[in-house]
Amino acid sequence: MTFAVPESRKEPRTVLSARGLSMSFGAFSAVRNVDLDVHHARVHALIGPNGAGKTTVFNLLTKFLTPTGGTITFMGTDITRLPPDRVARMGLVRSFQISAVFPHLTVLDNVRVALQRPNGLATQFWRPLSALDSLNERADRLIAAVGLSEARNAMAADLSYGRKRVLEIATTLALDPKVLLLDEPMAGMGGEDVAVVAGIIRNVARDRAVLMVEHNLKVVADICDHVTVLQRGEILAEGDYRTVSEDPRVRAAYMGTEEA
Ligand SMILES: Nc1ncnc2c1ncn2[C@@H]1O[C@H](COP(=O)(O)OP(=O)(O)OP(=O)(O)O)[C@@H](O)[C@H]1O
Repeated sequence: MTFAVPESRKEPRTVLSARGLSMSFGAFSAVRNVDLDVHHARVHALIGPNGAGKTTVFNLLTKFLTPTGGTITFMGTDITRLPPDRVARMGLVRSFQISAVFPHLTVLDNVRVALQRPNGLATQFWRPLSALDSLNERADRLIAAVGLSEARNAMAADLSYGRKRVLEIATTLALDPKVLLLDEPMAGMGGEDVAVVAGIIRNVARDRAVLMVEHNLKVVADICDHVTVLQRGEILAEGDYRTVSEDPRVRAAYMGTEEA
């Protein structure tokens, strides 16, 4: 007789990898020889002092930039030369890519509009919203998953900044991404919202991978399973938060910066 191995005890499954990733802007080498593995059901943080190359790596992985060297593989397919919309349809999604929040629609309608996109109905905006009623159940499940049920019928414009970001995440999740990439999801948020969004990200990562660029090291410590530290375009250290935060090279890199 065989038994299923619980997800938590399985070897982590790699969904997104970069090998020798490099990016030069003219003569300036912004990213050099970066190897990265992002795993299913894990939250992976990309950190480093200002100018370390985090945004460039993020833009390379989401295909907003084409690398000048190296390869990127997603779910076993080489995506190095594929355009961003193509990889988004494959399930590699960055949050703002699909997640324009319409301020004058309710939370429910924003999520319903997002849910119809994968069905190829995105251009049919003239359809009455009542035509989307069949999506209510899925929309309500997504809204509940991000803790917005109470605000279901509120206008997006009336939500707090933090809740708007949460709605943005919900509309992104409508695509059911396999990897969700978040660029500084906590930027501009107050402490209470940070805690809420951190909990949602952790929850979201139960059945998908999350890669986030994040400056808030407390959040990184609290919710990230794996941390890659960049400095001057290269990987300086990686491992769990404790390992990297105790690394003297990482401490030295952060000395004198706002994150220290
Ligand atoms: N389009 C570009 N042309 C030239 N140089 C660039 C370009 N984009 C980024 N750089 C340079 O590449 C380096 C890495 O920038 P990047 O924005 O990736 O760093 P970062 O770690 O995201 O920084 P921050 O935390 O300040 O956002 C910087 O020196 C930056 O000036």
